[in-house]
Amino acid sequence: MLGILVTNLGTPDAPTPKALRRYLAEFLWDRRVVDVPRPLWWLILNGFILRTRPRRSAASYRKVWTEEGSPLMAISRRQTDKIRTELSARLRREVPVVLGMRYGNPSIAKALEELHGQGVDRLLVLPLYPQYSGSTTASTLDAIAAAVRRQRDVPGLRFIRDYHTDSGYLDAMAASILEAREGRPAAQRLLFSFHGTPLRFRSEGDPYYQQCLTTARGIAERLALKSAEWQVVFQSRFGREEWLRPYADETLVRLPGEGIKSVDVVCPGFSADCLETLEEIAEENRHLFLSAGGESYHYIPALNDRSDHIKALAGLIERNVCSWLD
Ligand SMILES: C=CC1=C(C)c2cc3[nH]c(cc4nc(cc5[nH]c(cc1n2)c(C)c5CCC(=O)O)C(CCC(=O)O)=C4C)c(C)c3C=C
Ligand SMILES: [Fe+2]
Ligand SMILES: [Fe+2]
Repeated sequence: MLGILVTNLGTPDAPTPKALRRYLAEFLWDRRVVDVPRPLWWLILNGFILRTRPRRSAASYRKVWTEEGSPLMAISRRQTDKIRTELSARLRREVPVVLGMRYGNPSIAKALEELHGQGVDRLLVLPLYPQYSGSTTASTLDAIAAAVRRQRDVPGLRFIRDYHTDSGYLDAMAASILEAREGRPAAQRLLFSFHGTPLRFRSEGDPYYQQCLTTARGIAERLALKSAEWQVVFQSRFGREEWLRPYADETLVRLPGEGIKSVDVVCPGFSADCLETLEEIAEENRHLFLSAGGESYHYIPALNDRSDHIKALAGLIERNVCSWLD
């Protein structure tokens, strides 16, 4: 039987220092995310980072936490349910579609157990990262490999590596931007803000940077934007190393001085709103821009569970499993 594993990064169980410590310890111990040699990184992580960051991050999470819990979790659950409904209607059969998170709960191992229990022997994995990065997509594959390591009977496996040029995804992005701009003049500049990675990952062969640029160009073309009307920036730096440039925060502080007083910011790399969009982009960076002389700042939400997004994802799955159907 066919089954679908939908994955995303994962989020803490609660906006508390204790829950953050557990989440960050798992996340930041992943070599795909931080590749500092182990004995040294163990000392830095346990001696410094996990002593200070959990408290600070918990305070940030508290600002965006909802009655349904972490935004990333609530939205991921809605996406999974809607993908199941859409896909089952398209394929005219009940298709198990289960959510697994790379870090925290529900884990990928638990999701795979659930799918196995439902008799799934052909498994398609859809990580909800439109752009491939070793630190996210490949790390998801590592977790799947680790989970099936002790199974005698491993399912047939397909893995959607990225969908950064998928027309359903790009069309939905363009439509969401047009809708957000309805009834008001478009900002002078549209910023496409992607999560950053260390610059070194790029020189080591990670195609993430190029995929971000390609996605942004695809959306800008659909909106018929001129080159001065849009730009790509990278957010959410961590640590002292140089990350992909230009940095979102520095750019937003500089733009008012260059005469750009109104911006729209959209984050096409985040399939669901989360801490990094709702707190960092919609709040912190808004404040930076307005304090530097900016006059108008609009954050355009992620695609979340919009129906065109769900249809695009279901279409992507359908095309990847068609040879598995009888
Ligand atoms: C330490 C290095 C990090 C790399 C490399 C990195 C890459 C990366 N991350 C995402 C998506 C998300 N990251 C999120 C939170 C987050 N990211 C890092 C660090 C790195 N990310 C940290 C420490 C955190 C936790 C929050 C904090 O303490 O600052 C999230 C949000 C999770 C949520 O619960 O809402 C997402 C989503 C991508 C796409 C990516 C590489 C391309
Ligand atoms: Fe991150
Ligand atoms: Fe952040």
